[in-house]
Amino acid sequence: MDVVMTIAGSDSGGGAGIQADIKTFQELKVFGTSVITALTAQNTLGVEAIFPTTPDFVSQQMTAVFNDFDVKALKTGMLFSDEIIECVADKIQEMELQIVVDPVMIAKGGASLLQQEAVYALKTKLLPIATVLTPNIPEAEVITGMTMNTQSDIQHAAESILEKGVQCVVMKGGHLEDDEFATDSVFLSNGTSFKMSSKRIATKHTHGTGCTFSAAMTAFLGKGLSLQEAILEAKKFVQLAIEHPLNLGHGHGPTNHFAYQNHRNYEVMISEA
Ligand SMILES: Nc1ncnc2c1ncn2[C@@H]1O[C@H](COP(=O)(O)OP(=O)(O)O)[C@@H](O)[C@H]1O
Ligand SMILES: Cc1ncc(COP(=O)(O)O)c(N)n1
Repeated sequence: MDVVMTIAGSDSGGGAGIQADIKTFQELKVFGTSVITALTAQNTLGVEAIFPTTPDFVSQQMTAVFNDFDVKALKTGMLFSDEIIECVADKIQEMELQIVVDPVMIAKGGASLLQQEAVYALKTKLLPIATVLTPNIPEAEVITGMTMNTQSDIQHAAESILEKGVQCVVMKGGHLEDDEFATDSVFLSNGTSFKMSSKRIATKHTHGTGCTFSAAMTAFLGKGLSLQEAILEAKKFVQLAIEHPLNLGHGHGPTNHFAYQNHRNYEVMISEA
């Protein structure tokens, strides 16, 4: 059984963060381990409170898992502070691991999940060791300091991120104004690039889409899929999870992690970036 790890925040509402990651790992039949950076009191309506753990305790959780398991791939989600980012980066930089960095900054309801001063540590410590970075457009704008309106803006921002040492950038298009498709643009450091599109679902149930997408990518990398296969299969996983909603909660409800096993067939469209 392949072992993977998530380093992220807990979502008491169960739709995002550690909970979304572990549910995704379970559905994809990898063994999930977890390192919790912060607890959130959260539901589908928003984040009510944040209780961060300490960098030392994050480090202790990582040591406990790494001393006992052969972790193949890991993802990071909500990292909250520069001290936590530095401690995570120090610990994993020498390891042979596939690292998916989801640069979580702001929850859908507007709460900040990353302190502003932590962006520098994210860029200088974590990006250089990341296999894949999965920013949404607002996150990519914060990381690059660029404004992104057109596909050419997306390409320039991706190039500037690749220069920081990441092997692959997946620019998520969930926030783009396109009624027909949800299109993500993928850029690899070897010069390959492509767009992957799926039918945009008109729904308010998108809590945890980014977490679920990066967790699925981590699971597929842990199972040994190539980077491109893992990215495409993760897109399929999140599409099915959005397309078959559970209709839970009174706000932005969670996605459906069971959908991939129940409705496996979804053809992601690929085109030139
Ligand atoms: N309404 C939607 N219909 C289909 N796919 C979507 C929709 N919203 C987001 N996605 C997809 O979900 C994944 C997560 O993207 P996004 O929601 O932008 O991330 P985040 O949660 O970090 O803001 C991406 O693959 C994106 O294209
Ligand atoms: C603990 C935690 N981590 C991440 C998110 C972001 O969720 P989303 O994937 O919807 O951007 C969240 N709301 N809570």
